Amino acid sequence: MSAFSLRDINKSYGGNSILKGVSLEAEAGEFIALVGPSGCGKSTLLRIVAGLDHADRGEIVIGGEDVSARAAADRNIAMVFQSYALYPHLTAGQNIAVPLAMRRLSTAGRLPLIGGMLSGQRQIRTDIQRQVQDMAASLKIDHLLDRKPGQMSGGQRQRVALARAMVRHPNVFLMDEPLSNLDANLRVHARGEIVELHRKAGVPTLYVTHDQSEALSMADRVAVMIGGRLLQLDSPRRIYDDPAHIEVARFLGQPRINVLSTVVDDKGLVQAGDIRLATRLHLKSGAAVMVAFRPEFVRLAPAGEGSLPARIERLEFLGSEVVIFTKLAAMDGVVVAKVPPAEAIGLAAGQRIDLKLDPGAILVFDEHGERLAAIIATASAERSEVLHG
Ligand SMILES: Nc1ncnc2c1ncn2[C@@H]1O[C@H](COP(=O)(O)OP(=O)(O)OP(=O)(O)O)[C@@H](O)[C@H]1O
Repeated sequence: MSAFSLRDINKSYGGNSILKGVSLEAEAGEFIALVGPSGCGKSTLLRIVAGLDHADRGEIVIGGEDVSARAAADRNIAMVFQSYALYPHLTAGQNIAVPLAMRRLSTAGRLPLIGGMLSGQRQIRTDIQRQVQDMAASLKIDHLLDRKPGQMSGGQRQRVALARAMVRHPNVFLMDEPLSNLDANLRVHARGEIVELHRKAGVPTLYVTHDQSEALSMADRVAVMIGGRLLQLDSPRRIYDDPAHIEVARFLGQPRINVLSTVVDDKGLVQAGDIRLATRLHLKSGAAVMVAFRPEFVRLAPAGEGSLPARIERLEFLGSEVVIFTKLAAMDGVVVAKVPPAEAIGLAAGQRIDLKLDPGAILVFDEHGERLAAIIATASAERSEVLHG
């Protein structure tokens, strides 16, 4: 049984369809990163799972129970927001204690003076204090328990928000860009911390992020959502190496994957430079297809020694690598290469070069963007002047 599943979630706002049949199953203890361009519906989906909004159609099943009709408070889901959403007038310790107090103390027991005088409630308060202390110690924020959010840094506030979410041992964790307010160094550090906490707690997590390196580095599986549809849910490696759709390929990878439009030749093969690929599906001669290859699989050769003649437009030095923007000679296409700095020595804008593609790294997509399984038919050394435009 999956830890939680979303089945055919649909949502429209004012006649605009935002979520178009989103389904996914999370295994016990799994960390799923949900990525996609701005406005694709990530936060809407998270809010629906949390019970802060309702789907027009579809089911949310947690631990085998359909919770779609339950109120947010009855789903035992914890959510960490980008803004942390801490109560500004409460200390860190009081913030962390809120979900426990709401669950365990009576209304009278929550009152600061009266609560302390009610004997049964006194014991519960002591228990809560201990749980808060333990959680704060495991997140290394015990020295901050008496501070209010305004007296803490962004990173410290983020940890308090995490502690507050984790202290109640939820069935599911939802995180909506919890690291986006931190600076670059702290983000990388906090990534490791969240993964470690997740591993210890073992609570299935749905984590929304804009940051693809965060998604690829943290998640067991990555869900790529484009335009309200979940296009692929797969391991980070498969999402990157084996994208099921051109939009998935385009969304992940920096610089973006190279995409060239071409047509199937008269032998039914797809040509990319001097490489010809046969697709499993029989394609008609003249059918429009796209070939795509990541910048790290493009190498540069002196003019006359590669398969795709091009001209260097611009170079970007990024320290550990150099990104080279080239324009193909035979057609109106831009190809980007990413090479180690040593291979870019002596290169300059305006220079004519040839590109060599790694045959094993070429992906083929049909005109609708669906991936076509393809194998290499020929990879000759002959120079190709034409890549069909
Ligand atoms: N309450 C609402 N009423 C009307 N439209 C809404 C509402 N909430 C969200 N939308 C619209 O739904 C779409 C998806 O929004 P959502 O916030 O889910 O996107 P997102 O993928 O989380 O974007 P971002 O990455 O920018 O946060 C957007 O076009 C947004 O304007």
